[in-house]
This record gives sequence, structure tokens and C-alpha cells, in this order.
Amino acid sequence: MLTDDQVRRAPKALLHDHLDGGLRPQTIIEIAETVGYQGLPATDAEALGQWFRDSADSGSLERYLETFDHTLAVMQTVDGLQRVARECVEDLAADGVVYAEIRYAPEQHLQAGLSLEDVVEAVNEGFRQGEKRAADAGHPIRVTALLTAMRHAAKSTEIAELVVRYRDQGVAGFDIAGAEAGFPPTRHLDAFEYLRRENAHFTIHAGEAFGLPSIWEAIQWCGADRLGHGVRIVDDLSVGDLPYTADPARFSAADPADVTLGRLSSYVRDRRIPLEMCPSSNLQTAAADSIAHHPITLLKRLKFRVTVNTDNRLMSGTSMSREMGLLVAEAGWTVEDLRWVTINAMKSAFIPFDERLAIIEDVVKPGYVALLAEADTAPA
Ligand SMILES: O=c1[nH]cnc2c1ncn2[C@H]1C[C@H](O)[C@@H](CO)O1
Ligand SMILES: [Zn+2]
Repeated sequence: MLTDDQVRRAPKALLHDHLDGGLRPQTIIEIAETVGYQGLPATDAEALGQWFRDSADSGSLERYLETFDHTLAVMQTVDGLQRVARECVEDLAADGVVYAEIRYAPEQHLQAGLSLEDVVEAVNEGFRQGEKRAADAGHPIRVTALLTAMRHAAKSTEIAELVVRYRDQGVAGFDIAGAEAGFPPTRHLDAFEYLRRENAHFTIHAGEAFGLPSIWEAIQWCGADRLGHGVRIVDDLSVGDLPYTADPARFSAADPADVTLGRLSSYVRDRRIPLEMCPSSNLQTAAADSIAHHPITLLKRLKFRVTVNTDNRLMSGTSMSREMGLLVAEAGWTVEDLRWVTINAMKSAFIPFDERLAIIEDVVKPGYVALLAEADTAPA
């Protein structure tokens, strides 16, 4: 089995990580002090980190999302945004991430008078500083931004226009996030149609707190390139007369040949629609009940285009290495599985194809060749 150190050194690609869900607790405390924010639930870093993990652990996406009030409070100034973005890149690079698409909702950073453009430029500057520091520290990483619109709000067309405006300056695509139940993706059809006319890329949070209808709308009405989470696609699987929902644990051990796919899940698999899966986050919002039986392993065995992601490193107390390590330790994943999901993620990235290929050939494959060589020479 892979050691923690080997997992950390494995090249990793990350498609689904929220900037406002990945701050260092100490940074929250320091910026709160600078900007005069007094609402923090704890004043030492360890207690604050614990508070985020516990509060996000409620089993409800809506309650999970309430914890973002505190991170957003310290991300309202150019300096705050730049620092958070820079540290995000440094933390990912130190964890072995070589490519990342980091998302955030510009509309949530306007409370202190910044414009949408100010927000995008501050974050981009932080990303560039982070890339430079990471390269200097011997951990090169490429980072791009995804701009999110909040699904309960009415700014999606404006945010989509921002994506197109900054497409050649560090912004790779668009997303919608926030509470899913009651806010179907078709509410934002105008934004998606605009992006398609502009040949722009987008992903949609779908199939996390709500099931197949949300996934179906995201793909067939909105035209999503990828699905954020998409974990509920398993509701469309069955073995004989037994639907997945009747006995999820039994499915994790099922022979793939015995599993029948419905029309929607077949479409998702056959069109190679990437699933941005986030195992630990799903445990906290009750979209899954254990790592051992998380649908990601069944979907991998059924050859869906699965990727592994962090979602919110602060709220889940996690990292890419931790997510992968959990899958290795609790769901039997191998180094070949980690390589496969990393290449899946790179193939599904929103940067140009030649740039994706270069990262696969020059960084990902050689990194795994080195790891596999270690495995071959290790004593039995
Ligand atoms: O997993 C999630 N599902 C839906 N919305 C989410 C998730 N994680 C974070 N968000 C929201 C809260 C953030 O403020 C927003 C933009 O990053 O996206
Ligand atoms: Zn998310």
C-alpha cells in the first residue's frame, strides 16, 4: 500500500476547490484583526479550525454553507483577497498539486466597495504570486480561476460576462454553487446560453443535495461541460430489480457486469462527462455515508470519468493527499487508480488541450513512473 509520503509526492490535479473554503485559520484571525471583523467564533487558530470542521459536519448543505460567512468577512479587501489566493496556491503546491482550478463567487466580495473587476484582479494577482513562490520553493504549479455565480441570486449573467472578459487573463470557466434544493440550474439558463454562444466552459454543482433531475437539467438543458459532485448519478443504477438507493453498501461490492445503467447515467458515462467528486465534503453534508462505500469507487469501476477533489479544505480539514490517502486506506485504491483519476482531471481541465497534454506528458506521467518504480523495488 502507498505510504502517506508517496501520496503527497504523487502529482495531483484539482478541479473543484473553493477559494473561500480553503483559508488557513491563522490567516482568518490575522485579517479579521486588520479589518476589524469581530464575529469570529474562536480566536486561536486551532480552535477556529476545529469550529469550521464541527460546524460543517451537520449533515445539511444549507448549514454547511453558513460557515462561509466568516471566511467571506475577511475576503473583502484587495490585500485580503491577494493573501488568501497566494496562500491557497502555496498550500496546494506543497501538497503535490501540479494543476488547480480554484473557484469563488466574485459577487460575495463586494461588501467593502470593491467592484467585480477589482475582485478578479486581486485574486489573479494572488494566484500569480503564489505560483512564483511555489516555483521558487521547488513545487511548480499552474492555477486558473473559475468564477461562480450563487444559484439563489440573480447575478449569473453578469458573472458569465466577467468570465468571458477575463478568459485570456487567468479565468478558465464558470460555475454555479449554493443551496441546490429549490434552485434548479435552469434558473440560470440565460447565463449558460450566453457562455455557449461565446464558446466558454462551465461546470455546475449538481447531484449533491438533490438528485437526478438536477443532473439532467445541468447536462441536457444547460449544457454543462462537467458536474460539480454529480454523486447522486448512482440513483440511476440498479442490479436486477434492486435500485442503488435500496442498498448502497451492497453496490460497492457489486460486479460491474451486474450493474445496469439507466439512460441518464449511460449518457454521462458514454459522453465522458467529468464528475468532480469530493468524498469528505459529501460525508459532512450527508450526500454519502462513508469513504469505504462512497459512490466514487463504484463509479470508477464502472469507468465513469471520475476525478478526486477537496471542495473546501478548511471546512473538511482536508487536502488532496488526505482525500487520496483515505481512498487508498478505506476503499482499496491503488497507485494506478490515483494516476487514472489525475489524468482524468487533466483531460477534463478548462485550459487549452495542448497545455493539458503537456502537463500529462511532462509532469503527471513521469511522476507516477517514479512512484511505480519505488513500489517495484520495495521489499515484499
Ligand atoms: O459543496 C458545495 N455545494 C454548493 N455550494 C458550495 C459548496 N461548497 C462551497 N459552496 C459555495 C459557498 C461559497 O461561498 C461559494 C463560492 O465559493 O460556493
Ligand atoms: Zn463545491
